[in-house]
Amino acid sequence: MPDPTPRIKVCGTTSVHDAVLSAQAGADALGFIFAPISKRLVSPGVARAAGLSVGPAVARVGVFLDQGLDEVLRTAEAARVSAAQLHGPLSEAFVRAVADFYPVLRVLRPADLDTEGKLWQDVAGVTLMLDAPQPGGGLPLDWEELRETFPPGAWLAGGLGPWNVAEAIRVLRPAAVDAVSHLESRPGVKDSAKVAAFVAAIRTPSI
Ligand SMILES: O=C(O)c1ccccc1NCC(=O)[C@H](O)[C@H](O)COP(=O)(O)O
Repeated sequence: MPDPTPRIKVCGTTSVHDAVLSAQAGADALGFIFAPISKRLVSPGVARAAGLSVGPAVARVGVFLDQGLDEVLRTAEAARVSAAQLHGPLSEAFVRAVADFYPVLRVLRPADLDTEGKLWQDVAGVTLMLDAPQPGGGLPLDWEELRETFPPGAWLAGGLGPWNVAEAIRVLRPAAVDAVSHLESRPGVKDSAKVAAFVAAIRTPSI
């Protein structure tokens, strides 16, 4: 039987300190945001050092929004990420071009599921992530509304925190969960107690 416990991605890592903190808490993946509009923007150099500090078992995901193909590939290479997370409206050709080099997390809003969701459903190397319309905004999706349409194997983001992640998993059974806003003491800085509580809420079996 497949393991029903979802993988955990902690996004918005901006320092070696926070990378180690998240990895020690049990994160399977760290997100490094390279979108210039983000309050959690990190340089490729710091992301690279942070990724090297956590060892080989933790995935390093470069996060991009409204950036050209050249910039995405150059930044991903400089940061030595192991996967690319792509937000925003993008052509099929763009996503495929990135997927030629990195496993892609293609981020969709629920409204995109009918169209782009179907496109990537069975494409090797492209995994869907459902997120709120404003990435990093801390607002949850309506999980009950998504119950019928949530794609098998997709990742879930959007307003997840220690108090609600178990319920989201119960309703949608995502392959992985991702969070940032509710794991911070301020934008770009992790709160170790919140990260630990998030991991515990996912990994502690309910009676
Ligand atoms: O978090 C950001 O600042 C951000 C900015 C631009 C593009 C993506 C961004 N975050 C991507 C993530 O993977 C977040 O973890 C995801 O949107 C969930 O965020 P939250 O609802 O705050 O947990």
